[in-house]
Amino acid sequence: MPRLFEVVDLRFAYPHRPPVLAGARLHLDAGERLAITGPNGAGKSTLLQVLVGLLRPQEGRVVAFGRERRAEADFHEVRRRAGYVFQDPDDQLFCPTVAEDVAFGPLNLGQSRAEALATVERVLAQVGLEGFRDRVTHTLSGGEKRLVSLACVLAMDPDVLLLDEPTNALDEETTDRMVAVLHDLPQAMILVSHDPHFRRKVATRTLRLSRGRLDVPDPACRHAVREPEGRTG
Ligand SMILES: Nc1ncnc2c1ncn2[C@@H]1O[C@H](COP(=O)(O)OP(=O)(O)OP(=O)(O)O)[C@@H](O)[C@H]1O
Repeated sequence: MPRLFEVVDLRFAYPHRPPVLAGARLHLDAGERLAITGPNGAGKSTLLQVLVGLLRPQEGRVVAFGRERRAEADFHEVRRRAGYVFQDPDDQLFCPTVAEDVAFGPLNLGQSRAEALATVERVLAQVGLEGFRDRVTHTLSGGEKRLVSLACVLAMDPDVLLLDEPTNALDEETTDRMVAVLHDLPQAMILVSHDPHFRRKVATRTLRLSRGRLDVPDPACRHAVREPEGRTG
């Protein structure tokens, strides 16, 4: 199976700050839905931004779609093929109406207005928002905005989806809807999520980011190390 992403020994620190990533490794193969969990501030969003070249690591390698990516120009293709759904939909949606937001990417890729409108209808149906085309974006609920953000990214026909906390602040019903939508999508995904139920339902594999590294979480390990018996302190 083709490997979509592979990162090796990433080190990344914001200026004048201790490293956020320190030896992080991961890979993503076609058909996988990889969940990333980890404490607040561990660097999960930072990692996604490194994958698409919005941040450049100080050390390590980013290989995407079979090629090592270093320079800004290398990442243009990566950002076209890997659709990034931001943690906050208000960072993604900036047009007056849903149709304009969703059509923005396809029009930029050279689709005609008629083609872009057909894309809008197709992806809104994919996320279960038929009839939302002419809605005013800023009047949508938080859950609807999240689904429209996903539709904007799907409109670019990406090979991979990178989703930063896709169920954050969603109620149970909308979370279930998001789960169903993601399940039906053919794309491989990296999903940052704190929600264990969501991860169990959607992810094929989970890694935990902690102290700058990614490891397989093993809840059993938390109980594996015991104080020696009879220890007096
Ligand atoms: N632009 C920045 N400049 C300096 N420090 C930053 C910047 N962006 C993030 N950080 C810091 O880097 C660390 C990692 O942030 P990041 O947002 O990647 O974590 P996260 O795991 O996604 O957190 P959360 O689960 O809370 O969303 C945090 O300590 C954060 O304060």
